[in-house]
Amino acid sequence: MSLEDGLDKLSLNDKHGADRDHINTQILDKHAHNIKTDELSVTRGKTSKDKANRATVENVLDPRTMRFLQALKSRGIISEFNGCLSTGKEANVYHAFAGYGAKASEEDQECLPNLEERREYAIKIYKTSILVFKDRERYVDGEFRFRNSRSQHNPRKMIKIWAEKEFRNLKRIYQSGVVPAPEPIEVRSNVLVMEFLNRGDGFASPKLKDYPYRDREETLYYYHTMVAYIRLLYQCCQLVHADLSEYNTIVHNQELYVIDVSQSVQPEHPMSLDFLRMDIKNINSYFERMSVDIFPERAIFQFVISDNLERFEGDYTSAQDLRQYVAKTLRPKSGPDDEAEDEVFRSLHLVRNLGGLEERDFDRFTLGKFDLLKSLIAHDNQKVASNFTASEQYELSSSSDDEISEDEDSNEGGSESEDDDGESGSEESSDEGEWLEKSKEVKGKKHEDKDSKKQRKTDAKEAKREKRKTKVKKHIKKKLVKKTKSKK
Ligand SMILES: Nc1ncnc2c1ncn2[C@@H]1O[C@H](COP(=O)(O)OP(=O)(O)OP(=O)(O)O)[C@@H](O)[C@H]1O
Ligand SMILES: [Mg+2]
Repeated sequence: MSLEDGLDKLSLNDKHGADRDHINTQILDKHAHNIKTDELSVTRGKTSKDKANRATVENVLDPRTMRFLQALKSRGIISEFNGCLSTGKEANVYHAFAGYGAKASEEDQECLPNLEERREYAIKIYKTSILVFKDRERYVDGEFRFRNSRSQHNPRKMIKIWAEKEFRNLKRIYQSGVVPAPEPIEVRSNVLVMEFLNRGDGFASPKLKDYPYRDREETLYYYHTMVAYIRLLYQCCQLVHADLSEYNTIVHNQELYVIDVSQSVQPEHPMSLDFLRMDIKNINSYFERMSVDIFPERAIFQFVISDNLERFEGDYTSAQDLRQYVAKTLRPKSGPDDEAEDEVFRSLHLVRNLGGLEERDFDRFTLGKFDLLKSLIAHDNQKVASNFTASEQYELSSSSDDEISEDEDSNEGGSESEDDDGESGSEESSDEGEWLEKSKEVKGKKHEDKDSKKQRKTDAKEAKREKRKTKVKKHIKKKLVKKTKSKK
């Protein structure tokens, strides 16, 4: 079935002749030659030909999907379904005009305003081919929010989850109000309706990749904004984009909009930090090609994940304040030393806690090749810590201690007991212990008064209780280590 056949069937293009003709001439006629598979001219890029070849209309607009579109129309969500904006490997994006809403009477429907006055939507329709969704499992697996659905291996259901995931992520970003994103309107099976980011002349606003920067200053502005947004996504929206690039950001009304968030994950996802590092690398390499003085990847990473920013006096939810901070505080990469440091950073294995370890990681874990995020955070906290009192330092260390230190590995053999609720020294061989050592040096427990001692002990207990929540059970650890050894 071709798109035109589909549209005929849907009867989405058969009413309100006069005002619509204008836009249809603009959108449909102008691109009649490529309506089936090609993108509109604004989205036509180097790779579109390949994509177009792969993306057949049937891949997306199957009868079932057509029924969902029809349902959107009968509910008054959309009134017209137009040309294809983009054919990607996972989804096609179409243009549509908004309807009058479900409650609108027949009469209202008859006198819809001119097309120019109607809201425009982008409709993302996910492909249902099996090949595409295979790779998606790793983004859904490990997501607490999708814990009940990850075992579904039915492609239809998987795509539905994927579309819902994008809808929820988009909603979260949109509602946060701190990072611009198109407004999500509706999701139904593999069809997602969102606000269309319009350049003002019937065409989509450009992707960052196609945006014609006025000058160097503007390029730098978007780089700093992007870095600030990565932090805001992480800290305020609790999301790592996981496919952030110049292709998945749109410049609309001089603002940077984040799109394509189906694969975005929460910070608790076992791979979130790897995805974050990858996002930073992609963004850096794009802006480096745009001749921007980029910051070291490691510095951006720390900026994103740090709870506290050194000498930051602005509003933590303000992109503007963060952008200014980034511009003033982060030191651009200079010379081979910084590059070497980033090389090392890229090879680090980042884990939050042992709960996030996968079996393959145990090979490296047992071979002692493990690098931990802890070192990064500890490094950062030490800098921040100079501004804190000893007991605050301790709190700082225990609050950031949802990841486990290498020393914990040495506890593997056994002084530690799974149900030990006490605060015996044997458990304090981790960084937590280091912090305690420091706090001893500064304050000296001998002179500690009763109340603060009691508080310290309660804090320590609480910290350990928290830590145990994310801990891999000892018998599981042992089993995995044994398995790894027997493989050798
Ligand atoms: N809300 C929107 N407003 C305007 N254009 C949009 C919108 N959403 C998507 N697009 C256009 O459609 C393209 C593809 O969207 P998106 O990245 O979400 O899908 P995708 O399947 O990941 O595509 P790809 O595989 O090409 O990355 C975008 O690059 C953008 O040009
Ligand atoms: Mg995309």
